Amino acid sequence: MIELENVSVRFEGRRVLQDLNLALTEKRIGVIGLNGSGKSTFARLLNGLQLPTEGAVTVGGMDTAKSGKDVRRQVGFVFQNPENQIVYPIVREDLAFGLKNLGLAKADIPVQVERALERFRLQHLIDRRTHELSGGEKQMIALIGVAVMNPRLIVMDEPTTLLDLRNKRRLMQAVSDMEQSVVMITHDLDLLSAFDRVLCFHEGRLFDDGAPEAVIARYQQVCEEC
Ligand SMILES: Nc1ncnc2c1ncn2[C@@H]1O[C@H](COP(=O)(O)OP(=O)(O)OP(=O)(O)O)[C@@H](O)[C@H]1O
Repeated sequence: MIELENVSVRFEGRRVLQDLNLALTEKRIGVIGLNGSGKSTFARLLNGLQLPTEGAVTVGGMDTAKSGKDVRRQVGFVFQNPENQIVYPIVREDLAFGLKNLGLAKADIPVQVERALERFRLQHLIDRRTHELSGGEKQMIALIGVAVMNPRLIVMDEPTTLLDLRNKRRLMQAVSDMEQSVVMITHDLDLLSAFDRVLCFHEGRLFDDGAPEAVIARYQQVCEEC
């Protein structure tokens, strides 16, 4: 479980998230809101990439401000830009990198890498050079690089922006098959219809919170009026 208690975040004195009190227990949580409303900042709070200026964020009982390293083992983060995440020149090396860091037995690593690619039906990319991949392929490899580490929660910051319809479907199928919990920020509202809960941010505040259909309908109505 993730808990936010009286959380605010300020950048250079400007408050970009304000008075958040939340307990997140659902397996599929969507996060929506206008540009600049605070979604990415909120997502970064969940694995300690961003620390609260006020209040506390706890993950499985661990305070992100005190146990950042342990929190990051439990909470994987898929960045909006895959270039921030892909480090190695060949796909199989890149996917193996995190597993080596986790201390997995050497013989198990190629098996886990192949299995992860198969789950997304992208086995054919295993020997490709990462810098030659298309934007969408990079986005998928960045996601698989996090999924292969098997964190308990995966936070995805707009994971479908570069994806064609086929990869979008693959990603959503993989998300729905995952045992892990997922928090997904997206402007692609259709993706969230089967989610358990949707949070909507507006100007740094939690503006709405509930079942996808209701939250998305209210968001669309507000957007039409503004
Ligand atoms: N490191 C930073 N330093 C200063 N201001 C920042 C920083 N990160 C974010 N902000 C500001 O905080 C506000 C919220 O940004 P955030 O990226 O969380 O919004 P968002 O809802 O994810 O937006 P988008 O949909 O455009 O990705 C914005 O006004 C942004 O300019």
